[in-house]
Amino acid sequence: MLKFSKMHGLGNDFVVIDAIHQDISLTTAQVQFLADRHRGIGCDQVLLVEKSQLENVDFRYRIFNADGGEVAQCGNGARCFAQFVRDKGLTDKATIAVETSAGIIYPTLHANGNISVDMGQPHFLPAEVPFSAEEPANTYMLTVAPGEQIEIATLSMGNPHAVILVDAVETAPVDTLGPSIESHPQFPERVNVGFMQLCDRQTIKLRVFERGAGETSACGTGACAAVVSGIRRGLLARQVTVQLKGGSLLINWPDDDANVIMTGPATQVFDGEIAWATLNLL
Ligand SMILES: N[C@@H](CCC[C@H](N)C(=O)O)C(=O)O
Repeated sequence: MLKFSKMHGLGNDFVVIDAIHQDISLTTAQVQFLADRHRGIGCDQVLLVEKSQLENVDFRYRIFNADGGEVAQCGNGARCFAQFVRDKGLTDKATIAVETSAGIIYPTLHANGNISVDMGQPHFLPAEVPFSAEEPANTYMLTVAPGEQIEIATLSMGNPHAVILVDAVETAPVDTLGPSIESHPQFPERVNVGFMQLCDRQTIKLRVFERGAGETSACGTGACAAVVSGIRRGLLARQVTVQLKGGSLLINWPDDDANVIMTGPATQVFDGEIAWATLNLL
């Protein structure tokens, strides 16, 4: 049997697998099956916990979207990852060094149950996102239909994000604009699309249509990207509460050269087992 944990960060849910004590590598079809809410277990992302080969790094963290694609970064997943390795006795450290394909991140578990993650620095150059643009700018006009342009900010938090300002998240066109921007030809690796409503300088509301997963209850990197884009446009303070469908995250970006710190909860739902035979049929 393959053992897993079902976890979530503000309703952004994960199947987390210890790949240190279980010999596992997943095909695209196997990830899609695990993520399937009707035929499999159901989740937005599958997370693999591996050993890191790097010096002074505790673990390697691999992230797969529900569509089976491997990606480089996941904020809510990072908090769940940290909670998982502590709960399973894989470490007793409060601050853990975790290798991702976007660099090293540092989750810290606090006594009150919250977890802060040093998510590293945002990157703004179009090639770093990646986004196709003639020159770098704070915002870009993106053509989404003949004669229809939308103003976006775009940046990488280790994964690509586009952020759109809206008057009210409740009525934002997440279901229509989300998929069309996710696969817009100017984003060669596709993109996560955030719809941000400004409440005041310390508070925003946010909905995110995630690349490879659709709209989720919360997106940690999306929250970081929205706050960073708002600060760069002079609209937000350096510490902002982000209200998502599933709850709130606190995002800090102390100055332009600093790393972004995300703080929020991680919840264990249940442990389970699935027969290898089921996976091997795929
Ligand atoms: N839910 C995540 C982001 C997961 C990856 C993303 N969909 C991508 O394709 O980059 C988060 O909490 O950051």
